[in-house]
Amino acid sequence: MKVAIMGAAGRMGRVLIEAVEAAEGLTLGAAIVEPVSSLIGADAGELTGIGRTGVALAGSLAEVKDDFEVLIDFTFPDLTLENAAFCQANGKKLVVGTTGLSDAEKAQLALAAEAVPVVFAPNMSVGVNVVLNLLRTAAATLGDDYDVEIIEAHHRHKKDAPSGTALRMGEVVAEALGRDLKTCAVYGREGFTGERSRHEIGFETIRAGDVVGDHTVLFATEGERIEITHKASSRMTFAKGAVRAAQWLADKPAGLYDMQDVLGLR
Ligand SMILES: NC(=O)C1=CN([C@@H]2O[C@H](COP(=O)(O)OP(=O)(O)OC[C@H]3O[C@@H](n4cnc5c(N)ncnc54)[C@H](OP(=O)(O)O)[C@@H]3O)[C@@H](O)[C@H]2O)C=CC1
Ligand SMILES: O=C(O)C1=N[C@H](C(=O)O)C[C@H](O)C1
Repeated sequence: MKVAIMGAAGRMGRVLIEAVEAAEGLTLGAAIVEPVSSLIGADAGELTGIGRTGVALAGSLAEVKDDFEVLIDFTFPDLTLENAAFCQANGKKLVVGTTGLSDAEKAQLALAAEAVPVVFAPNMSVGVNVVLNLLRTAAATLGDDYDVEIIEAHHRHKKDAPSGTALRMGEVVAEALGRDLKTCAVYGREGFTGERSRHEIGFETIRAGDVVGDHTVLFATEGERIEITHKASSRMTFAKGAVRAAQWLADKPAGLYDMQDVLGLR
């Protein structure tokens, strides 16, 4: 299958090019950068330091329309939705790693997935997806007696907070406890907040340096604490997951899937 990488010059875009080039059954068909980028025309492989691929960086999806079957998009919400509409109109499969989408934006993506198969997940690493299952089990077993706090740390360039992964962890825990994250989430604390309520799920965000992505879910009660932590030390872990999702999509019908589907963890 021929793959296009959107946002090819980005932190994830560069690693995705490398991962696709190394993947079995996938070929890099196109790589797209900003329409105003001075990189347009340069070789995608040379951008990432893996040597020539023969794929020149393009300035739009329209100009590479016939060069790919699946698009991998790790960019930002507005652009991802534009690209989803393009995929819907042109019968292209889609892997979306972009985070920070509002509920309305997620609904728009789901609409595109009625026409083409889409994998959408805030974290494509195998490790985080295994952790989601551990969290489900932990929360269901520990129940309401344990306070839940979710702490995440990322690099200084990250634009959305809390991370998509932290929010997904919150949703999984809330669901296992029979709560609605929308009504029980508390984002950061400051001032005279009063005592913690039994039902809240707290989120703390750290942005610093070059942290690739750390997530900890803390379950605490009187007498003990459990911390379930995942630490990513290379973006290649996310890129490999995205490549696996693209391979998995090869024979899938239209629909909205996530990494739990791809990894058979559901
Ligand atoms: N699901 C997962 O496993 C993971 C998800 N992510 C998510 O992926 C997203 C991207 O992260 P990251 O790679 O760090 O971000 P970057 O900002 O490094 O990458 C985005 C890239 O898109 C480029 N871009 C902007 N406009 C266009 C356009 N019109 N056409 C093509 N490219 C364009 C940007 O260019 P410029 O810089 O010039 O604006 C930039 O190079 C985030 O939402 C992040 O949370 C990240 C890691 C893992
Ligand atoms: O922006 C990042 O870098 C990451 N974003 C994702 C998120 O928001 O959860 C996944 C990963 O932690 C890296």
